[in-house]
Amino acid sequence: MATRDSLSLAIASTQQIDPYLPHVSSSNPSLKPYVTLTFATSLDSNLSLSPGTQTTLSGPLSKAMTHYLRSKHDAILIGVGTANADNPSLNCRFEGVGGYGGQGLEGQPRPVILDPSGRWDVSEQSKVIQLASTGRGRGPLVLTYTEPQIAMKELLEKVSGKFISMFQQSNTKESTPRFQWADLLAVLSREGITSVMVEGGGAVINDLLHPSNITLVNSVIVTIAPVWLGKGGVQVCPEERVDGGSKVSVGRLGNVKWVPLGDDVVLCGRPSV
Ligand SMILES: NC(=O)C1=CN([C@@H]2O[C@H](COP(=O)(O)OP(=O)(O)OC[C@H]3O[C@@H](n4cnc5c(N)ncnc54)[C@H](OP(=O)(O)O)[C@@H]3O)[C@@H](O)[C@H]2O)C=CC1
Ligand SMILES: Nc1nc(O)c(N)c(N[C@@H]2O[C@H](COP(=O)(O)O)[C@@H](O)[C@H]2O)n1
Repeated sequence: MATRDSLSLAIASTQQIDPYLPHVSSSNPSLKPYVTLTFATSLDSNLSLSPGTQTTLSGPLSKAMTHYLRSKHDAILIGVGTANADNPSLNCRFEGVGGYGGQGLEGQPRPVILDPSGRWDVSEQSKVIQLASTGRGRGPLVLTYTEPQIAMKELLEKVSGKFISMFQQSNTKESTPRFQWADLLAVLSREGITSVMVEGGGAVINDLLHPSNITLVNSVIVTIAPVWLGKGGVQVCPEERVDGGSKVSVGRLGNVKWVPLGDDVVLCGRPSV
């Protein structure tokens, strides 16, 4: 059943996307979650006009497609840069899911925030907390290296979210500590998450596209909007890959399908290194 603020998409479009989505029958909690990398980009590979700002790239149909994807994944993952810049809802507003015409929280993904240093500026007013407290989304999981304040813990626990403390490698020399993707996916798996869509932002996507991580990605679904944002934006451009002393491409998509949706085109594929 549709509600006033729910989104919908023609079955002909969802059928084109379905082969790239996780399937319930293949879900096995002991395995690595199915990983879908998905975001909206400009023609010059920008996610937003500048760091710390939100830029609308998706048109109405591709936005509905993104919410269809959200309805098909157990979790939706972003970095703290996006959480602070966008104050995102991170729920699913596709018609028929819980809170938007459906029962309970069925079809609502669990938001996951990568926040190693405890930078997320979250409060009772944050959209993700508001939606979870009114039954239109799930409480977030925050992966961190820090010890959160009691008030923060209570804020999250009130909406069935929580902080998860990540084990920090003692021999790390990184000034900005990073979770290993295999480790964080194992943590999600232990939380019962069998599929995760990684939405962004730039740092998270570029890290996942790193030659050593790209093999963890099952499918890629990218909305391309017909606009150039110009220099100074948040760009998708992973680390270069060198093999035998020569530069080679980082990765390529196989099983490619292009799905036009309004003014945008949605590129679906599977990494084939
Ligand atoms: N068009 C689109 O589809 C989307 C656009 N965006 C846009 O992207 C921009 C935000 O991107 P960006 O600034 O790059 O921020 P991100 O959302 O990518 O968050 C980056 C931060 O997340 C943490 N992080 C990233 N990777 C890891 C890891 N492997 N382990 C642990 N922590 C990690 C780090 O936190 P720390 O620094 O504390 O160590 C890092 O600085 C915004 O403008 C937003 O609007 C975002 C999503 C989608
Ligand atoms: N698919 C897509 N298109 C755009 O144009 C975008 N700017 C984004 N951004 C991502 O969606 C999040 C916002 O989601 P809510 O509507 O608030 O739930 C934002 O945080 C980015 O992850 N995505």
